[in-house]
Amino acid sequence: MPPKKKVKESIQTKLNFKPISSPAALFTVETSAPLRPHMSVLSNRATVMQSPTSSSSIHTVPSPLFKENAIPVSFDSTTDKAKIGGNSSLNPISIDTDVSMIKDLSSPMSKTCIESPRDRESATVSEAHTLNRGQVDRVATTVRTSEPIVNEAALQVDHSKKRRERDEASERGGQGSSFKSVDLDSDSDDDLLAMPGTNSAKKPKIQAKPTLPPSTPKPMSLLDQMATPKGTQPMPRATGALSRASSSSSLNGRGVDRPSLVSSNSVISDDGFTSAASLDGRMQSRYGSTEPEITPPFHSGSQPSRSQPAQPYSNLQSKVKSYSQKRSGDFASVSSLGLVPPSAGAPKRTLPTSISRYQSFPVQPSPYSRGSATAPLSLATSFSNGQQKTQAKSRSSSPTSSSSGAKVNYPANMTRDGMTLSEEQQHVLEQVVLYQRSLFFTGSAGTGKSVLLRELIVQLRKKYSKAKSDYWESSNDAVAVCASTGIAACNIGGCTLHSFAGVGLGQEALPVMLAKVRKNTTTLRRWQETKVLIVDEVSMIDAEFLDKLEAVARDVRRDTRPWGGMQVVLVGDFFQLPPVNRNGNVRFCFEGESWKRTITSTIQLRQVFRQKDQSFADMLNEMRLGMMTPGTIQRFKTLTRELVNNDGLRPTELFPLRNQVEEANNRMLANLPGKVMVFQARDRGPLKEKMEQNCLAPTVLQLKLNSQVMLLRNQAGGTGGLVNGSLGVLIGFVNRPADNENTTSSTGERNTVLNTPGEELPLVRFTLEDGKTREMVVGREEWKIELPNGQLQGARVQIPLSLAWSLSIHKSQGQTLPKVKVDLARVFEKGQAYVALSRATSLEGLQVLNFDPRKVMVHPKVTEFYNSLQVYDGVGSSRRVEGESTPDKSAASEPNLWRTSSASLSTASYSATSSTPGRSSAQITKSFYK
Ligand SMILES: Nc1ncnc2c1ncn2[C@@H]1O[C@H](COP(=O)(O)OP(=O)(O)OP(=O)(O)O)[C@@H](O)[C@H]1O
Repeated sequence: MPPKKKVKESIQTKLNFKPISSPAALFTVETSAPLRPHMSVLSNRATVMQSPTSSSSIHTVPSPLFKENAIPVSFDSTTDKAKIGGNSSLNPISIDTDVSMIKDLSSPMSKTCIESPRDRESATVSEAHTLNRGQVDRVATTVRTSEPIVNEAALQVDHSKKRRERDEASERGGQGSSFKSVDLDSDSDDDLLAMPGTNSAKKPKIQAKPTLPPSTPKPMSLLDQMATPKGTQPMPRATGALSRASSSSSLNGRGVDRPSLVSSNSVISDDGFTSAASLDGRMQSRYGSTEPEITPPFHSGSQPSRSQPAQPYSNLQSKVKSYSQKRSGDFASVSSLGLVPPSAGAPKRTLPTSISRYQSFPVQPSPYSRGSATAPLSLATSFSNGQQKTQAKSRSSSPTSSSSGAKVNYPANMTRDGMTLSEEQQHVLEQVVLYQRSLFFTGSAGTGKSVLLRELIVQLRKKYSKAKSDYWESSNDAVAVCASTGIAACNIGGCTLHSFAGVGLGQEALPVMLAKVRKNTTTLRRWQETKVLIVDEVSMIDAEFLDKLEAVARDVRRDTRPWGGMQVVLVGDFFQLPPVNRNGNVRFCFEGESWKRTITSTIQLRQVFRQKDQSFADMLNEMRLGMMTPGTIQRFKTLTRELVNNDGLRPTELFPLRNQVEEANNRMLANLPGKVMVFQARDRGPLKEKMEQNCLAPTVLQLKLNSQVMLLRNQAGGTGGLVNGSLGVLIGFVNRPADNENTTSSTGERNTVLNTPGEELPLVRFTLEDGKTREMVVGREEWKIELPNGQLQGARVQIPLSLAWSLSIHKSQGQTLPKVKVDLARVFEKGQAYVALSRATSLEGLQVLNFDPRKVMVHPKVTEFYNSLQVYDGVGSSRRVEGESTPDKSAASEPNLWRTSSASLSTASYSATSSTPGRSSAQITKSFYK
């Protein structure tokens, strides 16, 4: 900790907490220095972020992490006063410890420590830290209460006593000891609910799970990590017990104020995009699973000896020791912490009450680690100039022996698009497919959620399939692939969540909905046979609908477990587009009860693939969080210039409204000379009339020579770098036989029988990422919306091209575009500006008009939700960021941070790092493969 004196000098401010009588505003905070627009106040309990450029924009974000203690904070820039409190649901509380923080984000202050005297009336800046990564400098502050406001008896824990016991146990037994004697439930409560900044929080903790070695990475808040992607590192895989413990039901219902229920269903957005609810089964989810959870407390990650016998849990202590020894240098032994999933006969989806429960679990080999469960991935990985080179061994030809001697055929980590999944992507795959964990995986735009999801679908279908060869194309009763919207469902060949549920718009009361489901035997069977339910673009689903579906699941499956025992995998980014709601009262699905009961882990993908320029990725990250620095704002404002047109391609202009898109495209087409070729989509299925709304491919594709077009489908195997979003110019029409396989897909899977005999097909010269061009005859392909059993709802056969002069922002979600033009003056929705700008792959390919930070809107609830995710270290012990004077460099040098919320959401977040694939991969490798 820096000397106090120095700190005071650098801060030059003092925060005075004055208890006030009104229960609605518990404290006022006065600062001795005037608040300026760039000042930001963060706390793990209460977060206030004031937009750097808008003095009127004030966000009050009570953290759900400690809902019982959450202290909303708001600032009044006109009076330079901050008000703490305001949540009438909170009982009066007092502040007796810790800090507040304040920082001018525009100043280059790099590190400051704040420490507060334990004084109820005043808190003086004395200790805090600034995580100086990316371009965001912040000081974290904690306002702590002496009397936790707890609604549940389960939370009435004497934390200090437990900490004392734990510390004593630690001292007696050393690292990793006392696993048998520690009660995980209570301990996890303690760990996860411990007030940041309390004495114990500043000490190394002894965890119910493997104990943190002294050199354990310093945790930091999720918000910090999200805002500062540089330098963070992937961590060893270790969700397991602790995260599950944190998800304990005892953590539910902590007296959080909930907004009134709002039905957000049944809406079609302004651009005609079908919203989640408007889809008569139009909400679509991607995939889901049902099986009870079999969760290893940890997953191993390092390179183990293949001949090594299975590691019983009792060996954990030595593993922890080994881990701890290596921790300062590398993470070679992280994987050796091979805690193991419970056997199949273990209680399903129940929170372990004691760590000892796992002691007898046999070690299970991980198919994704290609080794024993105590082994990490056996990929031979090398790095050159920051680029990862992974030589995957042929899994099919040389199955690896597991530690138990069993032959394991490891599935390829190569996706059907020809990509190699990153470490964090593989981790999610493993958690879902192998350990059947119900989880939510998220990540900023371009972190590969869709790529991962597609692979998940393949692997889950393979797992539950009886005799299918093409697991992407095949359907599977056990795996329900759904999405919130038709267009998202169409992208993944699934159906809307509404369709899956068979509840129409889903606006009825639960009993009516239930009756509807029971009446239809097909629907009923679908509910009963689904093992995994996957829901893509979950950010667009509202809480009420998800809660009702969860209740339906329990009822029709006659199983009282969450979702009636189904495994549920939710995918999305809540910083992107929210549920469509006319009256503005959005209730995100993470606010619902079913979420809290179901989602035991949240994994945040952090490796950004779309943008290779780290500084651009950082700018977008700040934008995503609504915390842009003046430098970032200035940089965005400079992007008004016309893009360089050295390849004959204009940028794709993104509009919020559909009619703007049509108008722009038609105008450009009309300006071209020559004959128009018309390609009419061929639709079929009972919901074929919905395909227009739900399919990216246009109903009528009109093309002229020199039209600028965009490819709407990845080419199988990553053929020639042609992917969804590739831009090209139409250079001719070619007459090809209907059965020509070489039209679009290199595998010929989709296009062999789709082309009309004699039909002239467009010949397009695409510009690849490296600037080279590639010509291709683009044949028809098929998009389908179908139920898990393969029952077709709607299908469209069309040329996978669209005019690329303009695109709606809604339809652009999920796209990667090399050249983008956005006029922010037209943006109206939260997350819209971020979605639009994050389509671009580079700053060189991005033109932004009318950039205004006020258009970068982030819903405070979303910030609150993500802020609730807490750092979790790689060994399974959780430590708070707050209250610890984490040196800036520590996080960068400490890979492998796990985050979990200590609140009811019980989330664990996998933190990889950086947006540069090569760098991130290297860090991962250091951590896992040494
Ligand atoms: N493991 C990987 N290796 C290489 N490239 C990848 C990998 N995963 C994803 N990508 C690439 O990164 C880009 C973004 O991927 P993807 O669309 O899956 O991200 P996303 O998280 O779904 O983004 P969004 O939230 O914007 O929809 C794509 O061009 C994709 O091909």
